[in-house]
Amino acid sequence: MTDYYIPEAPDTRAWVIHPEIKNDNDRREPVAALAEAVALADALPGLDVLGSEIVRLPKRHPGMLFGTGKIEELKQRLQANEVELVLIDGHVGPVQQRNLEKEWKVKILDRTGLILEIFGDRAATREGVLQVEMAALSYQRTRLVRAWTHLERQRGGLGFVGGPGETQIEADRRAIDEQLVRLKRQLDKVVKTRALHRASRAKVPFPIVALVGYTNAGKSTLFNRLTGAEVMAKDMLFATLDPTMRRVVLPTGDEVILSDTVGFISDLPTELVAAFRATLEEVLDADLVLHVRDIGHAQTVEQAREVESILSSLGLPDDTPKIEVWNKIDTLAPDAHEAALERAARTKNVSAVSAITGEGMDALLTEVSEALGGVKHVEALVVPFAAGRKRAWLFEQGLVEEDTPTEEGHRMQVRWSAAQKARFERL
Ligand SMILES: Nc1nc2c(ncn2[C@@H]2O[C@H](COP(=O)(O)OP(=O)(O)OP(=O)(O)O)[C@@H](O)[C@H]2O)c(=O)[nH]1
Repeated sequence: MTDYYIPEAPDTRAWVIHPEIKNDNDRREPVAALAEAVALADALPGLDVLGSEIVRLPKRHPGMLFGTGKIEELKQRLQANEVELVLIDGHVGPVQQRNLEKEWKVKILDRTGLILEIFGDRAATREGVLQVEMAALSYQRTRLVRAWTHLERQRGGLGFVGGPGETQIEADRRAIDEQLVRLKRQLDKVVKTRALHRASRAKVPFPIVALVGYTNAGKSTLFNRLTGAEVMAKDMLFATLDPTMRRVVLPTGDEVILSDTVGFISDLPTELVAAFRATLEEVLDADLVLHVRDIGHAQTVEQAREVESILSSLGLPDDTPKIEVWNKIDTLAPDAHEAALERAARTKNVSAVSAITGEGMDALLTEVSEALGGVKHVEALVVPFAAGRKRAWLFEQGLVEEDTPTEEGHRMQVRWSAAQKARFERL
């Protein structure tokens, strides 16, 4: 009963439009925004993007978003290309959507609808799926409410109640509300179980390193290179909605858990913020955050700012150590490539790499080891009775969490940094 479009048959003929509206609050640079929208559409299975364009508008026209002349011009182009689906990279009101669909004889998907499709396609965990379903239903509900207003207006604005159309819409709304309550209940349960999982994971004896970054920055590619994972990154945005975790051994021999996360995107529609945040909760537990940047992207600075601001609004503790990973240095011109390497080498907590060629990986891993030097992790040991001095040292340092005498010695749980562990081993 979704009212947004789900591509079923492969190769739906699609067209992408980025409306650039004067004095609109969309602050995105139009050329980059269009490119991102096309990449998002390409990430959906079964869509064939035939063309894309920026359409400049002096203002939003209430009925059809675009003015009459533009509507006609676009209609010609869409028909000539036998377009079935038009993605409008911006907000399209429910009435505008209906009118445009009728006029152009196509399906319309706006930006929120598009991102919902992608979230839905990528959600892997139970929580992710529930969050996306809730966001989709809430989105659909506003469409119904406004569609109702629209019907009322069509009837002449007489405040006429009880028509058959209205009854249906009221019933749909009630069904959606009930479904939302059910989903919310399930979600609460999932979140509770997850909190338990997290508590038990706190005992995982390795520090957690989270990869974050703007969509398409190369997080999954880097994750795969670092973990040697078989699954190669798809050339897709949002390849990961839910964090994936894997163990990595650093050159120092220390082990960490590397966690991949969903890509960030600017101007996320408000309905989707909760779904997006749920997928990022893992980052808050991280011992170290790797901020992956596409350093060759024209908007790399703006993207980094966006990521930083989302991280702080999520409540990432200020003292969580962070490393900026300047990825895709292979895409830079030779001069810029050299300059990036040199600047990264001079700057603390910055690494320049290429996840594709593997350049800079060793330096990055060394940075990670150094950054984690001060981070504590939990470990279980058995200290033989004969090693009383070692046990005393652990107590002196205040590292002991549990100490149980057993037949083979003292079974101890300690929380320590890599440096403290190294000192212990030298005793
Ligand atoms: N040239 C070059 N391309 C890269 C590099 N790293 C990643 N890519 C490409 O960039 C695209 C996106 O990479 P992903 O690893 O899927 O990006 P991501 O950040 O995980 O993307 P989301 O899942 O959307 O957040 C893919 O086409 C990769 O092949 C790199 O170092 N150099």
